[in-house]
Amino acid sequence: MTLVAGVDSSTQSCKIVIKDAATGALVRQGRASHPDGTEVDPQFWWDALLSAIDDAGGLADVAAISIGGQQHGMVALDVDGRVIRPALLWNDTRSAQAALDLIEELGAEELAIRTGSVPVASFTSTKLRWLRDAEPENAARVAAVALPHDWLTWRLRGYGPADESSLGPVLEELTTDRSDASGTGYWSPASGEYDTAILVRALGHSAILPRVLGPAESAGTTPGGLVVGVGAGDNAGAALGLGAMPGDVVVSIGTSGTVFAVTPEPVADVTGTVAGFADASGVSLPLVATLNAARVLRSTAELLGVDNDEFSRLALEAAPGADGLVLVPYFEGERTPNLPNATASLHGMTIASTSRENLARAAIEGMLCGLAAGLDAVRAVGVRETRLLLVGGAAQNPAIQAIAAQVFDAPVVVPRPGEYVADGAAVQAAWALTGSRPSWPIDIVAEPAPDLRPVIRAQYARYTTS
Ligand SMILES: Nc1ncnc2c1ncn2[C@@H]1O[C@H](COP(=O)(O)OP(=O)(O)O)[C@@H](O)[C@H]1O
Ligand SMILES: O=C(CO)[C@@H](O)[C@H](O)COP(=O)(O)O
Repeated sequence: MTLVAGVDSSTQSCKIVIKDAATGALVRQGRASHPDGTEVDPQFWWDALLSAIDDAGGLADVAAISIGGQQHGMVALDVDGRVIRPALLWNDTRSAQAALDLIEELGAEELAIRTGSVPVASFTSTKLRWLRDAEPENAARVAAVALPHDWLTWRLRGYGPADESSLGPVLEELTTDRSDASGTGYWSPASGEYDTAILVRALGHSAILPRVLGPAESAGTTPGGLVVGVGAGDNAGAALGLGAMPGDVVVSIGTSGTVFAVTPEPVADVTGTVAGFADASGVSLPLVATLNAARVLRSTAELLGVDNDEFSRLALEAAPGADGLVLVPYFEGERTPNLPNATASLHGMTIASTSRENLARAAIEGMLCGLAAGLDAVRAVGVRETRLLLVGGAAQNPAIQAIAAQVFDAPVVVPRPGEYVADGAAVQAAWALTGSRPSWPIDIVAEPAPDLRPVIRAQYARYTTS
């Protein structure tokens, strides 16, 4: 049996799946945690990757590996291949003003045309502008800029600072793929080229950028000879792992909440609501992301002093609409709508509505209403769905499945709980190894009956602008 490995280096953890390249059957898996926070020293990701590989029983019998990862994170490298400062992650909002500055200087429409997206604080370009403004000495030292999956792929291939790696700091050997390049804010999904004028405007000078490889390409090999796939941004990885087809809209509830689809044509939404990303198969991935998803549920469950199962049970005890209790869940600011400095708020509190059951339900309803607005936005750029695939760590929660069927006006299906980003990376590993894209089956384990309750979105809309 030929084995391939796929990695998801996500916000909260690193996960690895080892699969049979012929059938996609899961053979073994491993994981390791990442530290909390919105800036992280990339060394933690490397250490977590090594621990996850160890946890999965090692790679001695594996022929190829590929790495999916959280998008956008700014890994700034100096000329010696050293990380200059902790990476700013996609959910770090300190570059909100830098995003506004870039939009004012270049124009929202111009940026949408040139890069497929109007940047918000998540995008790498805005983080580089923040670095130039807030830490000019660090900005001046930047010789190369990579994303989390680019940097891990480079390290895996044996590159890095001279004293930590076998092949040394060869910055020209950095690679990326179309999906992650499209989240930088200085790459065009339409032309397939970097827009170095935007990079220079953001950072203040040019820098080496990872070579953008096509979906079937290999980034090279590890020093031990494993084929290394091109890798992907995590959402594009999940689309590949799910084998998403036209008609499928994926709703992912992890640290981020995302709504996305694979489409044949690139998208350029000048309103900035939909990011016009590239996918990992050679076409496009229009996507809406929110900052407040699974962690909203965790915070609320902790406040209630319950675990995920009890939280789910409580939420299902309450009636749709939670007797008027509405949680607007902007705990970490928000990206869509673009409110980086917002905080969460609870509305509609009365003696009757203020119960543990209603609070649990209001947290789920509020989080899902943000994603329902995301579905409206991807429809507005032409996406047509026949079903919604609910994935991510929180998708296995029974209350979320049931309430999703009450919030979304489209059929919801739940694939078997799994690591779909890592699965997509394993698809890439097999693709790079064999030269053809494998087609592995996925199982649907739940199809909650459509049960639309318009009251949920109607009362949420009273307290929000979108
Ligand atoms: N049954 C559940 N109910 C609610 N949330 C859950 C459940 N299981 C896992 N989660 C949450 O899912 C998140 C992890 O999901 P994942 O998709 O792996 O996130 P990420 O890719 O952002 O690291 C955690 O915040 C965890 O608390
Ligand atoms: O910023 C985005 C997409 O644009 C996020 O989807 C990140 O890619 C993080 O993903 P998770 O770690 O939450 O899955």
